[in-house]
Amino acid sequence: MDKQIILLPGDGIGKEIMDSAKAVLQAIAAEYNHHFTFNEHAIGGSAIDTYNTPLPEDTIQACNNADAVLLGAVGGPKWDSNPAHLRPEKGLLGIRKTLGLFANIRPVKGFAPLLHASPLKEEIIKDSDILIVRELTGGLYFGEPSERRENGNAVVDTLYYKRTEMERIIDKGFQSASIRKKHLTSVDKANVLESSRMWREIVEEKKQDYPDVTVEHLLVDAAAMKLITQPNQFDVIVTENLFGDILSDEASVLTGSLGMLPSASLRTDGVGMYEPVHGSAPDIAGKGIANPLGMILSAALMLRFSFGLEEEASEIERAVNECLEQGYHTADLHIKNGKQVGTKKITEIVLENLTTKSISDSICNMYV
Ligand SMILES: NC(=O)C1=CN([C@@H]2O[C@H](COP(=O)(O)OP(=O)(O)OC[C@H]3O[C@@H](n4cnc5c(N)ncnc54)[C@H](O)[C@@H]3O)[C@@H](O)[C@H]2O)C=CC1
Ligand SMILES: CC(C)CC(=O)C(=O)O
Ligand SMILES: [Mg+2]
Repeated sequence: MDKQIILLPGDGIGKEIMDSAKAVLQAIAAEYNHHFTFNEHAIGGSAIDTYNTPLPEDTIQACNNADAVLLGAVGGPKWDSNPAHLRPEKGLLGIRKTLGLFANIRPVKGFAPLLHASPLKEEIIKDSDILIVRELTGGLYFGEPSERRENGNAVVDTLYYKRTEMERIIDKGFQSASIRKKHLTSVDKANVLESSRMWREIVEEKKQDYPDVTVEHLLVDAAAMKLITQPNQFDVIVTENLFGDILSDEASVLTGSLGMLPSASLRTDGVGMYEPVHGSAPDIAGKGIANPLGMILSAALMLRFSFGLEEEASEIERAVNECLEQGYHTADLHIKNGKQVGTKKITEIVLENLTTKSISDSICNMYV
C-alpha cells in the first residue's frame, strides 16, 4: 500500500515523540511491504518563529493532499504572551477546523502491565475501557467574539454550536456505542447551559435511531467524579469540545500517564489527523525522557482508521504491550521495580518487539 503521510511535530516534546512514531511506521512498512512517504511541515510555535504564522498555507495544502496527518503537540511558554492570532494553539485549532475534523476519538484503555501504575486503586480501574467521543471543531474554542472589553476589565468568549454540528458528533457517539458495549453516556451541563439543553434534546431524538444502545445523561461535574470512582461503568462518552478536552486528561489517570493516550481526529470520509492527547510538555522537553507511546499508539490508530490496516495497527499495540510487560517505562509512569528508560530506548524496545513477536502472535485490538 502506498500512502502519503504528513508529519507535524510542532513544539516541545512533539519532535522527540514524532521521531519514535516515524521509526515504528517505517518498521511496519518494511515488515508488511507498504510504501509510506513522510513529509514534515511546520505548525504551532516553530511555525510562528519561521513563518510568522502558527499555520502556514503550505502546511494546510500539504495536509489537504495527504492520506493522513500525524501531529505531535504545539505550544510553550515562549509564545504564551503572544496575541491570540499568533499563539501556537491557534495553528492546531486552525488545522482541525480547516480539515473538518469534527470527531475526536480518545480511547482510554489501560495496558494490563500498567494496572498498578495509576494512583487509583487497581480494583477501581480494572476492566475499564472507555471511548471518549469529543466534538472538535465547535464550541467555546471557536466562537466569536472572543475578546477583552471595557479597557481590559471585562471579557467575552462565545459558545456557539449549530444543531447539525451537535447531530453529527452525537451520531458518531451512538455509532461507536453500537459496535462496542452499547452504552452511551452523554455529558453536558444542561442544568445551566442552553447549549447543553439543546445537546440533550438531540441525544433524546437520536436514541430512537439506535434502540439497542442504552443512554445515560450525566452532568459534567458528576461525570468528572464518576470517571475516577466508577470508571468501569462507562463505555462510550460523547460530549462537546471543552468538556471532552478536560475529561480526557482526567481519564488518562486510569492508564497510568497522560503520555499513554492516543487520539484520532476524524471526518466522515476517513481522512484523519492522529495526535496524542497530551501537550508539548515544556517542563521535560529536550531531556529525552518523554513518553512516546501515546504518539506511537496514535500512529496505530492512523493505520486502523485511515488505511484500514487492522493487523498492522494491532501489531503496534501488541509490541507496546510487550514492552510494558517486559517492565520498560518512561519516567512519567510510576512502576515499582520497573526498568526506567528514555524516549529513544523505549522506542527501540517497541521496535524490537515488532520484529521478534516473542510472546504471542495474536492480534490484540485495543479499541474496538
Ligand atoms: N494537542 C496539543 O498540541 C496540546 C497542546 N497543549 C499545549 O502544551 C503546552 C503545555 O501544556 P500543559 O498544560 O503543561 O500540558 P501537557 O500535556 O503538555 O503536560 C502536562 C503534564 O504531563 C506531562 N506529560 C505530557 N505528555 C507527556 C509525555 N508524553 N511524556 C511524559 N510526560 C508527559 C508533562 O511533563 C506535564 O507535567 C501548552 O502550551 C498547551 O497549550 C496542551 C494540550 C494539548
Ligand atoms: C491545545 C488545545 C487547543 C487543545 C487541547 O488541549 C486538546 O485538544 O487536547
Ligand atoms: Mg487537551
